[in-house]
Amino acid sequence: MSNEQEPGREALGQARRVVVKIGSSLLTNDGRGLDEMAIGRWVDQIAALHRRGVDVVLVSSGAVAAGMLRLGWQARPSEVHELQAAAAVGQNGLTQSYEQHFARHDILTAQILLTHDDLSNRKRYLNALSALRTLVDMRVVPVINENDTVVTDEIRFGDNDTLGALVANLLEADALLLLTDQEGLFDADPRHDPGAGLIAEGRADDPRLAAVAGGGGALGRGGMSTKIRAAKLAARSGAVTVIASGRQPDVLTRLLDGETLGTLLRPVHAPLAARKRWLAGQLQVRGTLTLDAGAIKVLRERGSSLLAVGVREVQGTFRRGDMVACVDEQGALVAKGLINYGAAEARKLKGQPSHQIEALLGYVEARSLIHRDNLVVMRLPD
Ligand SMILES: Nc1ncnc2c1ncn2[C@@H]1O[C@H](COP(=O)(O)OP(=O)(O)O)[C@@H](O)[C@H]1O
Ligand SMILES: N[C@@H](CCC(=O)OP(=O)(O)O)C(=O)O
Repeated sequence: MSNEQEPGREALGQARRVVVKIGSSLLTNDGRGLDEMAIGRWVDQIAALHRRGVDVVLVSSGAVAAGMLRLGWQARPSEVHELQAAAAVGQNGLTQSYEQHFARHDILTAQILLTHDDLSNRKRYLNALSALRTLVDMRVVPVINENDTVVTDEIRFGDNDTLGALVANLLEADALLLLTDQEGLFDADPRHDPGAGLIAEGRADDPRLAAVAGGGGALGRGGMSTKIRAAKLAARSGAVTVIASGRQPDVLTRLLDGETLGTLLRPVHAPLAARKRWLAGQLQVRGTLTLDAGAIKVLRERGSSLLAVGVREVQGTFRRGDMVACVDEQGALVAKGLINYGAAEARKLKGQPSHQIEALLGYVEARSLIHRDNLVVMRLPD
């Protein structure tokens, strides 16, 4: 085993705050209930980091899988109400298990169940942030999962990789550690290709990674593709992401000692400001504006607000305050932002100068379609 330090790994050695995500594939020991021994080992490692002064926030899957076992179900249900029921039963077991294991180390845990809405509504997002910060400052280990019992398909994160990344953004964590049932990201899905090789390191935004990442197993949901997306999201607040095997002995403590394990995905750009990051993390886009070349240029080069005059097409059904995507004429994403007008108004305003707004609508909500504070412009590949 190599102790060689790779560029980017030193960030792990200096990490003061980390988000650890444990996937369903691991927690449930391939479907045979919660793997209590393994949970105990991860908790021991987290406790060791905690004693060193590292703040650890845990994002744990496993509610549905644990519930399935308790209810005697053999296969993951596909009906939403059954998934909700399984999650409700299983989450109890999960919480109980973490609480007992952390109690051996005199560490308190707090259960936090989040939904997509909690992080997309700015007020609830700020509430979640202050609650989490308070817990972390009190040296409690928050154990977070999606609130599966109240979500439906349209409003779910679905996989906890994304949730982990958004929590890393929220708390400005130094690292997101995604523990799974593989040694890391391979250049092909190792379930289907035994010759696949481990990728030790890469840039979080490298498009070649998404091309090799496949879907998940029978218990997990996201597979590697959501882990790559999570690394990109985490990079927005400057966090490094590691995808590593939760079955490697002492994986967490070894990673924070700088050991070369798993796949390290580095952020390559300076972190976005907190508000822009929140905007960039929004997953639900309600409409699309096609911009002309002039508008794209001022957005990219001057960070200007988006004026209606630069909009060619308006698609979708959205209301004032909703998130819309701005694309170029080829459909490539240029920016995302919160729009000041609903879809019907935006259609009337497209291509028109701002001084015409009153004549066209009878009122002026704002001079711009999207104010620059509510706009995040995508970075161009280097
Ligand atoms: N390129 C790849 N490298 C490694 N694993 C991959 C790759 N593509 C797909 N996978 C699959 O992703 C699975 C892990 O994702 P998932 O089942 O969602 O687990 P978790 O519950 O830990 O998130 C692995 O078991 C593996 O089969
Ligand atoms: N919230 C769900 C977890 C969703 C899920 O399976 O996520 P993942 O382990 O990231 O593939 C649960 O607790 O069962």
